[in-house]
Amino acid sequence: MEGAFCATGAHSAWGAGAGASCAGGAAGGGLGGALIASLLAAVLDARALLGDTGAYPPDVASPLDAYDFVVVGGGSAGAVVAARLSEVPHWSVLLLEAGGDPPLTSEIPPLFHSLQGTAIDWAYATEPQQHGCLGMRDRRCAWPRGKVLGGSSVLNSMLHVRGNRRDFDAWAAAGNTGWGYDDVLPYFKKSEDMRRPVLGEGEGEDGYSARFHATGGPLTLDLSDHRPPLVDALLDAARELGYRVGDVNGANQTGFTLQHAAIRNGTRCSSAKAFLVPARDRPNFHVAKFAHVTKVLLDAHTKQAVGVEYIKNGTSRTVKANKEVILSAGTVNSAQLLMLSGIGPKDHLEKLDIPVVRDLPVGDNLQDHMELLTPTFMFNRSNPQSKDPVKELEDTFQYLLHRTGPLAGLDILQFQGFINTKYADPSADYPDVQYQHIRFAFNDVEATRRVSEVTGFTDEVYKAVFGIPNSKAEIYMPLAVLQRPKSRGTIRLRNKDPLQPPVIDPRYLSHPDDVRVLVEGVRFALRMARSRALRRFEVLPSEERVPACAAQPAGSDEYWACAVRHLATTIYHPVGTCKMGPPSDAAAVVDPRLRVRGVLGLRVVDASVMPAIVTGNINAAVVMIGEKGADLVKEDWLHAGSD
Ligand SMILES: Cc1cc2nc3c(=O)[nH]c(=O)nc-3n(C[C@H](O)[C@H](O)[C@H](O)COP(=O)(O)OP(=O)(O)OC[C@H]3O[C@@H](n4cnc5c(N)ncnc54)[C@H](O)[C@@H]3O)c2cc1C
Repeated sequence: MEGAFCATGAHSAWGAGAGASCAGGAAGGGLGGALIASLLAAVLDARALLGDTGAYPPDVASPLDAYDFVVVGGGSAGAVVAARLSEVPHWSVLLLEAGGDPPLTSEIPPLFHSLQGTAIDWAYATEPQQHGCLGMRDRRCAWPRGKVLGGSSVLNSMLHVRGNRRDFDAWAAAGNTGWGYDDVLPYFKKSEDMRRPVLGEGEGEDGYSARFHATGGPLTLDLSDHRPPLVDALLDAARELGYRVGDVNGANQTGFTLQHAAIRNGTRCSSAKAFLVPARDRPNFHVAKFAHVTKVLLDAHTKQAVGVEYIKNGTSRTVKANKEVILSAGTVNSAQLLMLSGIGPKDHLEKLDIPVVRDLPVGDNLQDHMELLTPTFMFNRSNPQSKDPVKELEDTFQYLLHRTGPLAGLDILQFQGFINTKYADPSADYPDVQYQHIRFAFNDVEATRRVSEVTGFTDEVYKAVFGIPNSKAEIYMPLAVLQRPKSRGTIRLRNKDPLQPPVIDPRYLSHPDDVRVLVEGVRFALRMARSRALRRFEVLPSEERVPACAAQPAGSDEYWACAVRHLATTIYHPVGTCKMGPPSDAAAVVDPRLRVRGVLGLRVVDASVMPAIVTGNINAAVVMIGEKGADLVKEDWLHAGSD
């Protein structure tokens, strides 16, 4: 799981352990946690030992008045776009980013969860939801987003999943020429530097082959360095249920795997590290940090983007773009910026007294993956293991000295996979549910509280989901993730103030089919827990029930549907608010070359352009959009002879 995952620091009877809990920051609770926290802080302060934190581009002291390209947002996609455009030596490129450099804590893979709610998180929340998020305080789901160089690739849990061939072929079939799987595969490969396993020409270990993967790209992918025994048992359970175990980013997707992650030498490989660090010394490339863009400047007559307005150090400034402005501010903020600039739904803009430049359905088509934090499984019940401070210290030393061990990987989260529920065609290799896993040491109140807190659970939900079962045993949760939601939401401006968070209404679970699929997700999780492979772990589903659902018969579809509406939350993959589409698509905001319709010199290149969400975590596809987006710009200005 991405958000609620916490490498638990459990030191189990099988030698499992992630060393440092994500709870509360660098380390877990108790004496061990405090020791580790101070040890980590001391060593991180010294910096030298961790070394590979990346030398990010400096903050430009005196930006020019004009650049050829102004890129807004240095996140998963924006970092790629800015770096690739600045490869052209006679182009000048400015990247404007609202945040600063990634903090050192973000380097250590299992600590990713501790970054939520800090200064590098925009910390958005949805509007109160009617059909979902019912077990959250105020019925709002939390929406963390990276406000930092590297964007959400600095906050995320690094899982590298590409999506399904059919996702991209469907984009192309809808008129998005050039976005079919065979078109985008070279861009996935262009970024990639797969460290393990070594790729051969034919199909190698677990199905990895050079047909689908590459080495030598800027984005390093690696396997987790350490594998808890529960993960091996889960792999066996998957095989026992008839699932393939192997690459899910290659020829097939259905099945389970030890997932590659954006990790380099045991540290996070964000888009900032992968793409901006190598570009830092280019004389034609400037980066302005803590620069909050408030508006795209448009010539009202020619409908041409001529620059942007931004606030830095409390002062409003402008910068001109000679060729293009490229918005890569993400699904929330690219939509917000377009609307602030007069590009959006006419009625909405008029209500806010914003002069309309183009009437486009900006902010519609909002889609997201939801993950379900249930059932809770107790395991190792006759001999539950608490966190072991001594083991945590050992793990910490191992990490600091060698960058290996539990702190260099993703613990149980590395095990994930895709299945077909009864609503998917099992012969089509187009799975509708993904699973990710989290676990907690016995009685790990600090970690469970932390996860519950950032998820936004009410206290009574916390007790049922985490508190009571974890007071009896170690716990793990297979988190079913809905892959192709039918619910659609919107993003709108709250008011004309660019510094106010927009109104985020994903209308989670407003389509009943989304609930049905997740109920089937529960059924499969229960089946897997009953497998022979897991028997030695004494796995048992917790009988604690979501209090608000207690009227429904235990184990019935009605009960699980109620649980879905209370416990499902975002897995942080919002897309679609600046939808890509051909001229015939009235719902499209950008064309297949990512140009904003009816406006000159303005593109959007980030997760918001996805016409439909992909199957699997989306960061890899967003990086691909960055790669392809940059090439589209190069084609238009270089190869078309206009430059
Ligand atoms: C907690 C979490 C866990 C996740 N886990 C995974 C995972 O394991 N695997 C995976 O594939 N995906 C994961 N994701 C999703 C993935 O990281 C995002 O979908 C992806 O990073 C989005 O990329 P983007 O370029 O569209 O936006 P972002 O990466 O969010 O970049 C947008 C950038 O624009 C900047 N910006 C915004 N507004 C302005 C403004 N007005 N002025 C200047 N700058 C601005 C932001 O600060 C940010 O740097 C996760 C996301 C989160 C939040």
